[in-house]
Amino acid sequence: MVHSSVLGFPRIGANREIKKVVEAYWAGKVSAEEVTKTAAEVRMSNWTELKQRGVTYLPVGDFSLYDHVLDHSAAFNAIPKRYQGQGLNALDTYFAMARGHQANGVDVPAGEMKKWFDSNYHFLVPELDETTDFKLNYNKALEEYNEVKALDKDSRPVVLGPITFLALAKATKEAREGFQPISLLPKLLPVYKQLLSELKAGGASWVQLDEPILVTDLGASFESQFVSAYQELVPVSPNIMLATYYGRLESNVNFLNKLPVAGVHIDLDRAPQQLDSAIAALSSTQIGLSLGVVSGRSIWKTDFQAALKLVEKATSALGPERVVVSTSTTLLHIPVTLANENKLTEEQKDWFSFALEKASEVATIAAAASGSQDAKVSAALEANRTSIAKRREFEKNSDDSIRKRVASIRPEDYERKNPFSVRREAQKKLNLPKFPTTTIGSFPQTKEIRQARAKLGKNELSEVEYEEFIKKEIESAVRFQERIGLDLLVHGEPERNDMVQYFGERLNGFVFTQNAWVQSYGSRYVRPPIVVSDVSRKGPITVQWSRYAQSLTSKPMKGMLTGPVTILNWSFPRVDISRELQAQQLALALRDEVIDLEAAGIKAIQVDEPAIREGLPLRRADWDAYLGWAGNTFKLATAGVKNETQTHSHFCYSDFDDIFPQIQRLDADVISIEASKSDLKLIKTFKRYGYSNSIGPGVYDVHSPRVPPTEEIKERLKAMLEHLDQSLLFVNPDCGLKTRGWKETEASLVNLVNAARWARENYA
Ligand code: MET
Ligand SMILES: [Zn+2]
Repeated sequence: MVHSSVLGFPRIGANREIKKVVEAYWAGKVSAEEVTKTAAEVRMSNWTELKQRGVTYLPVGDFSLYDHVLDHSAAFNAIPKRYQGQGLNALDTYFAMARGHQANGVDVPAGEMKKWFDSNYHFLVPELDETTDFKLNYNKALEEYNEVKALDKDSRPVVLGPITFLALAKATKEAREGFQPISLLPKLLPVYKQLLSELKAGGASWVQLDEPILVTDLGASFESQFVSAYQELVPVSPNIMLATYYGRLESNVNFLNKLPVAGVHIDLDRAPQQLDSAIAALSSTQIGLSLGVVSGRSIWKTDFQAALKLVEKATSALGPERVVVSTSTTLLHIPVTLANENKLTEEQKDWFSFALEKASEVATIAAAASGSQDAKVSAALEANRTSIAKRREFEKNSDDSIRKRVASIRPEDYERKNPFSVRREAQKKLNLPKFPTTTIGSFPQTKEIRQARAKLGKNELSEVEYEEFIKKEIESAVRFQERIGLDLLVHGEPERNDMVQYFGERLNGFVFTQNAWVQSYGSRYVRPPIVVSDVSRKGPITVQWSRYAQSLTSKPMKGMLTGPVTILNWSFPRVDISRELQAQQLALALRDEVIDLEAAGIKAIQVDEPAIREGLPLRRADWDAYLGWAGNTFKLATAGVKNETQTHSHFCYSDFDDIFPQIQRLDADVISIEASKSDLKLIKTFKRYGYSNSIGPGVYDVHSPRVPPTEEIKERLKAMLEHLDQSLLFVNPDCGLKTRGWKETEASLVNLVNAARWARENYA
């Protein structure tokens, strides 16, 4: 009998229950008990659904109110000192670590967030040093295991593995020079042992330890730690399923059989070819193999025949008892269910599978691989064959004019006509002062804005009325910026539901969902559009808003577009043609938009590419190919403008060490980057590489409602100016302000403008 499992499930609730209750708690509108109750309801409903669909091993312990890595830090008492002794209870300490806390005399910033592997999910980076006092504050895996017990006894607790946890951590500011988090492994293992033995005593027969670090180049450097850690854990633990996902194990597969674990999970969606090496590595052992044949990263229906081929290969080599059919990764990255979609056509719906549908897929594939004669199973196989055939037919459609345009891109289309030194002179026309202040594009997406959009959707507001409303918003954003004295203005993006969705909706080739939300970080969810066919522009996308905004002011207005790589990475791409080709199609559409903006009198145009870095392949060997096409598409989108048009780009991360030459190659006139939470290593990197274009390192964090005092911003500017050429520095926040309220936005930007004024006086 081949069993089935799901490695993890979306924790947001089918109707975004968690977002609603958590945000209400932050606003002081509901109690902590209410949060706990809703969370338990969401979990129970997920488990019930998974069980009904026939999944053998239900995941438990993977739920989170904000982020599972943060849960881990909190449970293991890896709580940085700044959050301790502040008089906050456990839940508020947890949220303070997540998003900062500024009330009743307490003022602590949030921890640093990073993108989780190559996804758009953000985790909170654990902060550790020699004084970290690991202990088990609570055992979430056990609590959830007990919670589901009445419904199901085979649930499989999910726990982030010790090596990945330490590999993702960073040293605190107080840590000794050269401190490596992995050095804490001996101190951490006893706590893992306690956690695992409690699970065992509680009756769990399996536990899933997630070690995705094994699919990265870093994984190999931890071989000895893996071996010693797992040798210590196994004797006290339930059977361990060591889960690797998001990519290829490569040579790491060779030490898996030295780990006395009971099972290993591999991702066969991203790396189907690794099945052979995994079978070879495990065949002489008793270790079981879990096959990630149902993608946890894409929303396309699984081709059962292709999946069954892989499963059968494994069952004939290892025997069915040692094989589990599973999702390739946790299902965190895809929406909860297709059942909530009423606007997709029947044809479209038939192409997709979301989390619950993927759960049915693993159960069906496992049943088919077990030789089930159940009529339901054969019907599901037959239906899948028909769906896949129909989709293959649809995929044959292509738009020849777009394909031809891509094929005829010339090398010179990627380059500006003159180097930055020449362009910079031409751009003096913008009349920006020294240390120009600007923002990254969006202003608060208020309740009024969201309501107006909802009304437009329900036809309670006409197109004309909505347009008037947006114009008023733009006007007040412009007046606000003039009033507080910003230099390079933005229109504020009130018309955008989302920086990717808005563009997708105005391009051919995408389809949209109504409720297909995916967690990006904490209570922020996104609804990625889906690329289904060739992409082209329907007509101008942003021109009318930028033109209107510019008409209101004599200060320069910055046009605002989302870049090709970001649109692609934050959508669900097609899997039948390359991502490169999809990005090229997007780039050509954006190139036309950039040129139209310029023609409409917009003198600065920002093309945001926050997703370039997270799209980096997990293996360095794949980087050049990716960075090559990704960089080219940005250049293709922006290089068509005149010297006097200032191009900007924006990246909300600070980790440029490895990709610097590629960022330089983009040749944007100005880049703005996230910098407020990283140390000055970032700025030094720019100096070391001799970055010569303008740069705006973010001076404050936008993920937290905290208002940065002017002094703090001045200190940052001072530190930056020790390393950067004065004439190149722009002053801006880390990222857009759409998730913030107006109150803190105004207070923060006033401080930012004051700090820039101070710099002008002091660095004359
Ligand atoms: C995630 S990057 C966001 C850039 C966008 N222009 C904004 O300000 O919202
Ligand atoms: Zn950003």
